[in-house]
Amino acid sequence: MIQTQDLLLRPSEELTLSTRGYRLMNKLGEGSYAQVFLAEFTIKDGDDKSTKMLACKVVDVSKAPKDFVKKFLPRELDILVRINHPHIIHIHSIFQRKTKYFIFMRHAENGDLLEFILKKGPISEAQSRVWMRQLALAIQYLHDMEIAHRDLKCENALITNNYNLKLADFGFSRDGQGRKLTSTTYCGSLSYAAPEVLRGMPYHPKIADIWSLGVILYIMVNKAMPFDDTNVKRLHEQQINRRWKFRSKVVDQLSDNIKAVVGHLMEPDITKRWRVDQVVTSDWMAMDSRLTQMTNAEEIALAQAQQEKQSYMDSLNKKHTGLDKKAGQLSEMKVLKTSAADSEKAKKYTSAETVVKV
Ligand SMILES: Nc1ncnc2c1ncn2[C@@H]1O[C@H](COP(=O)(O)OP(=O)(O)OP(=O)(O)O)[C@@H](O)[C@H]1O
Repeated sequence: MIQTQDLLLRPSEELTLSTRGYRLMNKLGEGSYAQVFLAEFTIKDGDDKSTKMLACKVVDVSKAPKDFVKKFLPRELDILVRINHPHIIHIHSIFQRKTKYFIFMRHAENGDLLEFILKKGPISEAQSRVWMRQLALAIQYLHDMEIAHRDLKCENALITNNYNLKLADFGFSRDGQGRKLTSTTYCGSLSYAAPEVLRGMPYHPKIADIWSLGVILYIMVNKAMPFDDTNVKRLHEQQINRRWKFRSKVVDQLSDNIKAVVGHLMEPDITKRWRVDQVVTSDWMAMDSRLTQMTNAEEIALAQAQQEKQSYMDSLNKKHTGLDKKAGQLSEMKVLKTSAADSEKAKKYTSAETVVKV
């Protein structure tokens, strides 16, 4: 029986994974209801054998609250099988065995952005621009697919061995079809939460994502949080009164353009807060001429977002027709089952192997 620190894998689970070529190794990190492990994937082709390293997020639903199991996990899996973008962590395959889900994905060798900043110090303006653009394009793609991330934070931005940033963790994401969400549905981190979210009023999740993007940019260049979040009321007051400033250590090294961008993103008035497209086309981005044009992969992904959104919405509409309210609650599980059972349809939405029950 493998004991990878906290995770106990039963021999049968180990065997099931190993027959498919996967082996879990040391722990890379953990979140609220999941542990993430380094994993080895071996492909055999006759006598040839090749191995590649992946990360595997293991979610044990027997240890998670009902809300998470019924609501957030199905949403995360549903979203994971639909997305495919150069700046979003690539999902390799997803397996479900009894109470455990194994989400195999690309391994980000340089860990998450928070770890990176804590280890290496504040990120230079030039590097922040590159990473902000990658993050903004990932969010633009999601928003175009009517998906709001809702938990944007440094821990969910992963850094690869080539120093590219990839967005991860769709545990709290949901479609943002103009639906308004109340504070009870907010589960992200306080420090990154927009003022309208803290107020507990209905809010637009896509616009709230942009605030979090501003907090991430602030943290990148300052290696500090913009606000003191020990008291929610005080935090909200600081946010709406724009009571934040760049650290004296970095303020003189930063351009006026980046300072303006942070201000436009951490804008308490949602009617004035920038939309994600404005970050991509900002004067700050244009300071690096390499960043003014989209790569082929970025353009293709964006074009696909619109197409995918349409076919996905059509398929959901079909599925939901005739369902009563009670059945509607179960439909989130059905989406998962459908994508596992109907691999043809699922393939349209994903580059991953999709959810396979083993
Ligand atoms: N692909 C990966 N490569 C390297 N490290 C990773 C990878 N995926 C996750 N991690 C590490 O594991 C941590 C937890 O992962 P993740 O955020 O997906 O878990 P979670 O339970 O969904 O977290 P949360 O409680 O924030 O929702 C990350 O912050 C990161 O440090």
